[in-house]
Amino acid sequence: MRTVDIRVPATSANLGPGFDALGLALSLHDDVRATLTAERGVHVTVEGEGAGEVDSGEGHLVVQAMRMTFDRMGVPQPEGIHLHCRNRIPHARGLGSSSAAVCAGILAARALADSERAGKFSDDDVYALATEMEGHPDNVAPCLAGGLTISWSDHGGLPRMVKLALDQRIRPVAVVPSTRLSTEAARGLLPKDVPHKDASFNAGRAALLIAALTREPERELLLAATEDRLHQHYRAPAMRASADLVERLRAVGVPAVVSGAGPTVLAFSTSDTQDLIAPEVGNDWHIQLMDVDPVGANVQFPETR
Ligand SMILES: Nc1ncnc2c1ncn2[C@@H]1O[C@H](COP(=O)(O)OP(=O)(O)O)[C@@H](O)[C@H]1O
Ligand SMILES: N[C@@H](CCOP(=O)(O)O)C(=O)O
Repeated sequence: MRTVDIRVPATSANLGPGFDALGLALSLHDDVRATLTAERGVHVTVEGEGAGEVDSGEGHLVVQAMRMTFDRMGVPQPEGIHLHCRNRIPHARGLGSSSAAVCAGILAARALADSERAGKFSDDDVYALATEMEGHPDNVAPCLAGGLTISWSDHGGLPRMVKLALDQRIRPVAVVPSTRLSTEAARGLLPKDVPHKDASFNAGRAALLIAALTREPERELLLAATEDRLHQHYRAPAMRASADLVERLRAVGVPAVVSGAGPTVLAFSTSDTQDLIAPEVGNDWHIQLMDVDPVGANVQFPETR
């Protein structure tokens, strides 16, 4: 029996204007203990988010990611897989739960493979496979690397990333509703093409956002830098309460955006805006003051702890 422990963070993608490109790793984590056993079959137990809901066998996302990784590494599939998941990232809320699950599965499989094969499966291979499986490099990059990330793909279609540090004067605040919206459904609301003027608007805002988040976290700049015309208003009909909350928070000066594909709302709070959030939020939301996870996914073998 071989066992590994994987810890993966929640992530907030887009950050307003950085659709499919910008992402942030947050201090909210899922823990997965993965064991390869001689006994045949897949056995999954889940505590916390997703317990009683997600598949407990071959259909479990972490298992699927493990299997895909063993195949890509050319490693024979194991006889048995046991997983114990302690989940804290809420599902289908725009906090990157599926990305975290896929990254956890890929990292677990690599850690449990023989060292020769594992050595040939690089961190770039992990990033590429997770992006291929999950579809959103803006979640995968911060999940794997931590911090604030910019993702893009090279001319061969491979995902690349640059990692930056968020200015320490900014605290991300996630305002999480009880309602869910699948990323797939939210993507279905986007148009095939967007007006050129909206694309150019977002290019300027996304560039400004990097400056505001890394060295000039000034309220007016953050407010301007978090404006978006590429995705939020197209998706608003599917998350009216989130769209309204973003508008209310922005009206009182809090730089707020939809987190990922929603419906969570993410605010970039600073000392002058942190007290402005709670009064705008109703009872059916959960306010979570976050830190940035600066390191991202973590792999440990229990015997070496
Ligand atoms: N830890 C997990 N274990 C198993 N399945 C998961 C896990 N996290 C997410 N999923 C699957 O992914 C779905 C949510 O994915 P998605 O719609 O992309 O939203 P999110 O923004 O949370 O990533 C869940 O409904 C569930 O089917
Ligand atoms: N760029 C993607 C990000 C999806 O993030 P998630 O956390 O909602 O899965 C999108 O906006 O579709």
